[in-house]
Amino acid sequence: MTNSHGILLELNQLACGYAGHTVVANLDIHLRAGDIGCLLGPSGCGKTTTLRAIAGFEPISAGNIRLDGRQLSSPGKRIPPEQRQIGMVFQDYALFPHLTVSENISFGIVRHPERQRIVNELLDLVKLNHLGKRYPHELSGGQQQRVALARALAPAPKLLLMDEPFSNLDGELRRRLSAEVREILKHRGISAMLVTHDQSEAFAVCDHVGVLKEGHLQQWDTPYNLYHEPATPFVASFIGQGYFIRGQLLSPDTVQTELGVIRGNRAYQLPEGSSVDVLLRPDDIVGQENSSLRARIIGKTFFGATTLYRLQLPTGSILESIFPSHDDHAMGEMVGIRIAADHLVVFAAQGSVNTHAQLPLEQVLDAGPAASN
Ligand SMILES: Nc1ncnc2c1ncn2[C@@H]1O[C@H](COP(=O)(O)OP(=O)(O)OP(=O)(O)O)[C@@H](O)[C@H]1O
Repeated sequence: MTNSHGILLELNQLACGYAGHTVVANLDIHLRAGDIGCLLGPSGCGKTTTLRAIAGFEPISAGNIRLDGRQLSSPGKRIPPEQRQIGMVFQDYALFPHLTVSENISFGIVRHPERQRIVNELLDLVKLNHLGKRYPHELSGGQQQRVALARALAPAPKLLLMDEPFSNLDGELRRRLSAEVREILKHRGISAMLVTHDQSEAFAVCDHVGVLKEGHLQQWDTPYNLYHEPATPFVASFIGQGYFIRGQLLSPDTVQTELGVIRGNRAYQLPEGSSVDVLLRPDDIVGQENSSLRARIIGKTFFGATTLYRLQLPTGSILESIFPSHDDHAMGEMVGIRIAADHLVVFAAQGSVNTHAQLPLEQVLDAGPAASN
């Protein structure tokens, strides 16, 4: 059962912290049943604290937490973790070393009459059927994390929480296991909330992502919207790559910049004529041989199928652009470019009013009153 909007987990105006020190405040997040959500943000922004509050390990000081319509936490009141119907997967797997894989998985359902069937099904689900009799130290890191996932799913929780579940694994394995975990959860319709500081992992695994900065939610949205329609300069910076250039708003959806007039698909409520910072992602700038807009190549990173070029405009402004890798250019070469940005992202100008000065995202952050750690 969920509420009329299909919401399973609700964090309403949540605040929590330690010994009188508030870590997270005014947090509103609603996760739909069957969705995988994520808390994403730099180290220390309060992701784990929030997850632990949902699990019932930490008290809350304001607001409430509800699961499936049932209130789990409010100030001064907390349903114990084991009565929340919430499963948890940790970064360090936390398997019992003296129990076999099968025994680890069945740990939370020892009295269940169909224990063996459930264990076999889960072994199958996480593709470890042949390893049920092994001990954790006889498994690879990826296999151990699969066991931890199966163990968390055994009691059929309403919600699965995962705290940096892939961060002990190396690149390719990490990418494969995270994709596989998404498939498993989606296949079974399991709702989950993941904590990570890795944006590509959040995007690969989750339906909705909440970006936190210093305990405050900046945006709760789909990966697509976070990338193309970031709500704050912090989100624009934390998600993906890009540079800001200075511009002037001509009308709600049109900006004059040194690259020409850019018209987007979104209206801004800033006064006409205001000075704005325009976000340009590498995929917003494309190569065009006969373009009168020319830029010098000052950096080049080869990715195989594509090459990321760092470009300098005649004014000194810097941009980045992704070219197909067969469209190969040398450092120092002048190339023709054009803007291909449907998603116009602008913010009221911050920091230096140096006309056309390029504002690398890091500088925009540093210029802000509450720069992240
Ligand atoms: N048990 C604790 N007692 C006191 N302060 C704590 C405790 N645990 C965390 N904190 C503090 O709360 C803040 C948020 O920590 P939290 O672990 O939630 O951040 P995080 O976003 O998960 O970071 P990371 O990605 O590094 O794990 C930090 O300033 C941290 O020092």
